Amino acid sequence: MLTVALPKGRIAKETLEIFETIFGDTFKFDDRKLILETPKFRFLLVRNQDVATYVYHQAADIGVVGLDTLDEQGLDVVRLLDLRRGVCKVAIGMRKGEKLDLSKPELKVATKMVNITKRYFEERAVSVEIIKLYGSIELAPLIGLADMIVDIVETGATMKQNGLEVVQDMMTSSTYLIANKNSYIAKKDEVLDIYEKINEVIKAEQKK
Ligand SMILES: Nc1ncnc2c1ncn2[C@@H]1O[C@H](COP(=O)(O)OP(=O)(O)OP(=O)(O)O)[C@@H](O)[C@H]1O
Ligand SMILES: O=P(O)(O)OC[C@H]1O[C@H](OP(=O)(O)OP(=O)(O)O)[C@H](O)[C@@H]1O
Repeated sequence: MLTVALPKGRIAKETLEIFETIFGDTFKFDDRKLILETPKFRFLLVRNQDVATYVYHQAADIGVVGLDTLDEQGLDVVRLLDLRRGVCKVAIGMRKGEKLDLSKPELKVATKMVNITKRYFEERAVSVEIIKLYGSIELAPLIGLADMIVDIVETGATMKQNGLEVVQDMMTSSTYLIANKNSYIAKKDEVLDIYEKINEVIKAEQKK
């Protein structure tokens, strides 16, 4: 039996669809329930930022989470497979028409991804003030809370509708299957079995 941590929302939905394709069964959480028990798997529904924590502490053997969140958290888990879903960019956004000028002093950056942002600017020897937000990041430059944001961009619609535009891409992210290091050894057959089955689904999709 493998315990699988899934983040509430789009990634859980897409991952359960993969399991349905593999096993020809229905995998659905009841209403407000956070655990889904099946003969082979126990699925846990957790917050996006908590997936790697569950896996790192072996409360879950495997999990599914965005590369952006993994990089942000830096927890020591095994990155098994790129599921080629949830493809998006982490990018710097500013108000339309504004230019990114890293020589400006005291730049303020609003973001959920404090560590990725800190690393990015440190590597460029630019000192910035990072303002941690938990959502609606695009609002920050509009009301003068920050000069720019670091956030996820997929279609660009959220930035556009809020009068922002991407001035710099920072990284590409997609959804990853991850595993706990001990589980990867102790439950190797089970972990590799599901890895291979998921990989088959992904490879078949790529061929289409
Ligand atoms: N617009 C998007 N397109 C594609 N992938 C996205 C998009 N937004 C987020 N993602 C991916 O899905 C993951 C989860 O995003 P989501 O917005 O559900 O989480 P969150 O805001 O961190 O979670 P919570 O709502 O629990 O705080 C992100 O880390 C990213 O990898
Ligand atoms: O480029 P786009 O296609 O517009 O996608 C980008 C938006 O998607 C994500 O938000 P999400 O919909 O997950 O909402 P939340 O993070 O604010 O909950 C992200 O935080 C951006 O706001």
